[in-house]
Order: sequence, then C-alpha cells, then structure tokens
Amino acid sequence: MTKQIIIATKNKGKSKEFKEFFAKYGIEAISLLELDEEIVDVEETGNSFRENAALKAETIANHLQQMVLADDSGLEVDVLDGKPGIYSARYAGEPTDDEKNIQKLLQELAGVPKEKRGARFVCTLAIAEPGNETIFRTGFCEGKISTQKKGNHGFGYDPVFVPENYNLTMAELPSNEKNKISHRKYAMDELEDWLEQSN
Ligand SMILES: O=c1[nH]c(=O)c2ncn([C@@H]3O[C@H](COP(=O)(O)OP(=O)(O)OP(=O)(O)O)[C@@H](O)[C@H]3O)c2[nH]1
Ligand SMILES: [Mg+2]
Repeated sequence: MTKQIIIATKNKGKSKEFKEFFAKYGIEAISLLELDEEIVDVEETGNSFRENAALKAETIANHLQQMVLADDSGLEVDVLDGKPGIYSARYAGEPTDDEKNIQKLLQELAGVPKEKRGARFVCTLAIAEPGNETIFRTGFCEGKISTQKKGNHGFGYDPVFVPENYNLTMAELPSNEKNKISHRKYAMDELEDWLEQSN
C-alpha cells in the first residue's frame, strides 16, 4: 500500500503542488476536498503564518486522529508594510476570490515604480499528530509585483508575481518550474530531514 499524508487544505492549487512534492517520496498527498467526510473550515484566528498553520494542522489532526500537514501562506508586499500577509486569501473580502485580490493589489500599487514593488511569498508548514509536538518549517520566494496579469498556471497572486531573476510571472512558469523555486518548495526542502527519518 502506498503511504499517504492528509493535507489540511481546501485550496486546489496547494493540493496539486503537494501531490507533486510528495510523489517524489512515494507518498500520496490527500486534501480535505478528497475525503468522504465533509470537514468544517478551521477559522484562521492566529496572528502569524505559524499560528494559523498550527491551528489548521492540530484541529484536523485531532479530529481525524492522525498525522496531518497544514500550509499557511501568503504574500508580503514591501511598500504595503508586509500586507496582505496572513490575510492574503481574504484580502478583498469573503468569500475569497483570487481575481478580486489581484485587482485590489494592482490598485494599491498603482503608480508605484518597479524598484519599489518588491514582495515575497511566505509558506509555513505545520505537521501535527495527536500526542506529539507540532513541527514547523518555513520557506520564502522573493520577487516583485508586476503591473499587469500574465499567465494562467498556478493560483492566487501568481499572475502578478515575478520571481527574482525571472522576467516571467509565476503563472507563466509551468508547474514543474514553479515547484523548483517557490516558497512551498523551500519549506518542503526544510522538511527533508523529517521525511527521511519518518520514511
Ligand atoms: O500566487 C500565489 N501563489 C502561491 O503559491 C501562493 N501561496 C499562497 N498564496 C496566497 O495566500 C493565500 C493563502 O492563504 P491560506 O494559507 O489561508 O490558504 P487558503 O485559505 O487558500 O487555503 P487553506 O489551506 O487555508 O484551506 C492564498 O489563497 C493565496 O492568495 C499564494 N498565491
Ligand atoms: Mg485559509
């Protein structure tokens, strides 16, 4: 039987990326959207990526009584003092809408010159298991916010995020390229020791 890990997410874009990462270790990543049982949303009431990742991982691990990985991630824009940050998914309000979030961000940055459009994606992973201490890993991806949407791969703010040393947006990169340089990939790299020891 293949090994499996539950990913405490309802985000299809994240789920697809985790399936690709874990497949390399012979592990099948399963999101909450694929479970037979409907899982209620965990309220993200924390004040940091770490607190929200812990909330999602620990709540779902306790509910399912098994090991669970959660991802809390977002975009920090320099000229906005790190916003939208932990509010990235709900930047333009709820229900969450990637297109509205992008339009709001482009409006906030209207007239801001290229050299001041620096930003980074942040991803904190939490792995929780009933009875064990939760572990955390974080990864970053530096870049800039473009002035126009381009590309249709990925999700979220990918169409307006240009990674450092690239002239293309994240959404113009095929998924295997994004998955070599993304915040999520660097957070997964930090998990390598844990993956080796638990394999
Ligand atoms: O362009 C992007 N490329 C990425 O790789 C990426 N990673 C995160 N984000 C943004 O940050 C929010 C996370 O918020 P978040 O961690 O609460 O996740 P979510 O609410 O979408 O799903 P869940 O995992 O909580 O169920 C997302 O919705 C996106 O707006 C990204 N945008
Ligand atoms: Mg969320």
